[in-house]
Amino acid sequence: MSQTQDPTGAGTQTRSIGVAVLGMGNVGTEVVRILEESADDLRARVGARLEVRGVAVRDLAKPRKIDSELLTDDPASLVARDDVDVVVELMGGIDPARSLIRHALESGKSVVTANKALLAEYTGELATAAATARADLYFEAAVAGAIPVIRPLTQSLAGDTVERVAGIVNGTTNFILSAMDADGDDYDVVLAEAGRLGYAEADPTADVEGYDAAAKAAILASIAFHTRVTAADVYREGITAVTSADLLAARKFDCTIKLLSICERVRDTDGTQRVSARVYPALIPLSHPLATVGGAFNAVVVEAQNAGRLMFYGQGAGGAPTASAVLGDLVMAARNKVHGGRGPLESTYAKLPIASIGDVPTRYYVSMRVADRPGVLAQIASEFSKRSVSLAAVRQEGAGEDARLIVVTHRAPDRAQSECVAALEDMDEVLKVSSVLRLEGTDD
Ligand SMILES: NC(=O)c1ccc[n+]([C@@H]2O[C@H](COP(=O)([O-])OP(=O)(O)OC[C@H]3O[C@@H](n4cnc5c(N)ncnc54)[C@H](O)[C@@H]3O)[C@@H](O)[C@H]2O)c1
Ligand SMILES: N[C@@H](CCO)C(=O)O
Ligand code: NA
Repeated sequence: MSQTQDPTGAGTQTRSIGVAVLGMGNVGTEVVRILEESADDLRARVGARLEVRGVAVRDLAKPRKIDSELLTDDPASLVARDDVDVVVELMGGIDPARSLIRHALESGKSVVTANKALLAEYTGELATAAATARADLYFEAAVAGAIPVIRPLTQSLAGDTVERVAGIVNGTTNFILSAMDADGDDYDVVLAEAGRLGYAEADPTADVEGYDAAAKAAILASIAFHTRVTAADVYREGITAVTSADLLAARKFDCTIKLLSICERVRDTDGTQRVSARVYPALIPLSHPLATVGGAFNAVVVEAQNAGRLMFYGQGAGGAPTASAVLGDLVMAARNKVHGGRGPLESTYAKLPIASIGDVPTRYYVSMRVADRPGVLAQIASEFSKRSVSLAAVRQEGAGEDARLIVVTHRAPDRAQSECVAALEDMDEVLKVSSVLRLEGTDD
């Protein structure tokens, strides 16, 4: 932070805030662009000029739209510079991002990051470093890209009691499922397109296997329920087993399939509260607001005791939208440096236990190939009733060799539902359980 004497005699004025950008990929490139293009507006909003002191990259030789003097392949030295006040971490991954952020915070520099994979493991460590050094740690871009969800949860809803945060928080998988649903597009082609458009992670396994959505669920659940929730606490299934046939079949039940991240305050009959955080592809009715969220768009629905239901919708991925959230945080961090004040601290006072997926009430959709003979339906139904799972709908399709049975259950503990599926898999009359998905967004 450089200061100058105010000519009015009012004392010293902060002239500039030094910014270090780590990583110049999809998001970093856009952050650097906006910093340059909007420099005057940002200065007016912050009360000091945001000056990029350096940008850490892996490949110095790669041509980039930036003064090459600013580039460095030594992020540690950049972070350690005395004239850096705020570090913007956009390289992703755990190491070296974790140690760079920690060092920055420990030396009193504020940090803005979009790194959900890191935060879902190490928010505790980083937030402690920030609190100790009275520095800020901001991460709006880490969940649902441009959409403000972290700030509403930490600040606007700080006086309410959140019951549920559920939504579509991975753009890549929503892009893939939407294309498969609308056009029956091939999975690999759509995934490659998501990468080209800057939505997919460097390793798209994080997207399609649900790790990215699970990291975001951990971050959302931690904030919503004032409890530290890490990625390991989140039950996770990805979309790799979902087929175009599943999407077609879902349509016959007036549903579509979305990868949902669900964070819920689960209340037991004795009043005990636990936190459930889970990610899986689920059928949702076409009439549900999340069913209309297409392409790489994200949406998050928050239910709070007094606010009621709130919905946040917009671009959850892509360089420019994500950079918008990064810049918002950067302005906050810089304003705090210039005018004093602090960003929100981590809040984990509630320390609620984590509910296991088996205890959470869910509904199932099970599609299976069956032997086409009398009594099979009754046998299948009895496996559900034995475990106190009641059936909401049963539909037979095809006949003879192609006979298929689709069963939709009412709500019951997930453990009972999955035990029913295991029992079906053991039945001679069930030739193959071809698809098992949960059903969300219904009251029963
Ligand atoms: N792309 C999105 O839509 C999006 C949205 C929200 C959050 N994020 C998060 O933002 C971060 C960046 O995402 P991205 O899409 O820009 O990724 P990216 O892979 O396009 O960019 C990361 C850049 O960092 C550089 N880098 C990695 N390690 C480095 C190191 N040690 N030193 C210097 N440079 C290094 C890489 O060379 C690459 O250019 C990730 O944490 C990601 O999860 C991305
Ligand atoms: N890969 C992520 C980027 C946004 O966090 C997605 O597809 O949503
Ligand atoms: Na966001």
